[in-house]
Amino acid sequence: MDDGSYTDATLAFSNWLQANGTTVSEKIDLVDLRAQGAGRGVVAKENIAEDETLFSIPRATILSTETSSIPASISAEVQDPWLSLIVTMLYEYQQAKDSKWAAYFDVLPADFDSLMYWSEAELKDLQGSAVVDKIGKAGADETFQEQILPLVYANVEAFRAQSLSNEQLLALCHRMGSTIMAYAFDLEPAGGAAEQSQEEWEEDSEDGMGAAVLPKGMVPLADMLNANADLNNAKLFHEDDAVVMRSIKPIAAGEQIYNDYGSLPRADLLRRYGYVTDEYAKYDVVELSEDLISETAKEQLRLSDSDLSVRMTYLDEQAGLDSGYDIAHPDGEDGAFPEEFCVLLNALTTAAPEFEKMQKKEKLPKSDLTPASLELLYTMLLRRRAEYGVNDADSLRTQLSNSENSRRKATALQVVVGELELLGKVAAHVQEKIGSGNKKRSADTFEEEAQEVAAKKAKN
Ligand SMILES: C[S@@+](CC[C@H](N)C(=O)[O-])C[C@H]1O[C@@H](n2cnc3c(N)ncnc32)[C@H](O)[C@@H]1O
Repeated sequence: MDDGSYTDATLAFSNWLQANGTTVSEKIDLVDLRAQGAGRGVVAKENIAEDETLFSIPRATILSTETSSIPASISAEVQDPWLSLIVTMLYEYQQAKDSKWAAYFDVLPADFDSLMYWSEAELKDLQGSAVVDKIGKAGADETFQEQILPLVYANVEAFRAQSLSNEQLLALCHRMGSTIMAYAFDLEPAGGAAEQSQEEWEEDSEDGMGAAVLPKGMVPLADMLNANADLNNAKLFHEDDAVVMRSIKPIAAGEQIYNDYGSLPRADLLRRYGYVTDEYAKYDVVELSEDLISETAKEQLRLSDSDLSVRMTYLDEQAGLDSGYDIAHPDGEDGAFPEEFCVLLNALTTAAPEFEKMQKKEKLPKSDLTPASLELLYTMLLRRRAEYGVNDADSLRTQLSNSENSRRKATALQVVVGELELLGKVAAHVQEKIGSGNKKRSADTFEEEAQEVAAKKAKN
């Protein structure tokens, strides 16, 4: 969009907010931050004290299934809060200038860098990261085809969709879904808790699996705040008639006003919001899948299929197994390894007679990792490292400094380098716990040994 129309759209949106009962502090401004790669954002024009109201938006101005003019006979067909908002937005968007929210749609994005929009070739730059399997495009396509498109076709006039092809409709569903993923809020009911829930921003993948029960809404202006994990200085509060954005610390003139997207690893930031920043590096994780855990345990501990299955089933019954476990920064708040993962490792490495005793008493091992579990874990880390391919973090870091990289390539490299650095750090942490003088390793460094594992895997 050229600068003129971008500024016109911002101005029209600000006028629209005012015409629709929004009060905005004189101390803030909606500005163009495209030069910083951050779209629009809100900045302080003057010093702001803690707990000042930055703006207040009447509930009627929020775009939701409840406030929309979508016929109740249509919206009643969709129960899921996520899909319900997609259908509602589709309806309002199709009303074009006749929609109450037309000026709002003009400042919402039409293009996205979130992973749903990446090509297969672009996704290759994320090789190894578990995020690639979490995009959920096929699931979203199926949900849209099965639940939204038939509803639109059955009400084609109401949706003003006579001239839209199947493909165009599907693309619009994705566009609305991706907008919700990066912009929507969970709406607390009037008369409910005064404060926003912990997870204010949309949580789930586009297929709506596991969607929260609270209705979702698009909150104009509140969603123009960018996010920063370290510099978060504002928060949305849900009051009876309005939602109110307040400062949560003093903000100096010229500073950007930031919301918070929660403790998201950069891979998830990229998946849902289409950008990454270093402040979120501390939340990076590397996932070890249940398959990798089972395969490694089977080989290293020489467990038969049935031995492994007995142990995994027992663990699942006693504690519940996850499809994968996130390894985090060792110096982070919760340490590197989730407790239930440590229990799983210890259960896998317990000698058979003791395991049987444990089963009889319906007990689980403690979570302090035993020497055998640490060795098993180290092998898992090597294999996990091998899944990222042969590039080491240093060579990827060099690629990262190439100014010719597209924005998507640069963000993918940041994610992968972050995960590789984390793996190296965790491997060193495990090696330190194992101590020197133990098992002789086949290579001097974790990286070299992982390259051997990768080469062996490529051969087989
Ligand atoms: C809720 S919107 C914020 C408003 C957005 N900048 C706009 O112009 O519409 C979320 C989107 O803003 C962008 N964003 C948020 N925080 C950012 C940041 N710290 N740096 C760069 N882009 C950011 C991302 O594109 C994200 O998907």
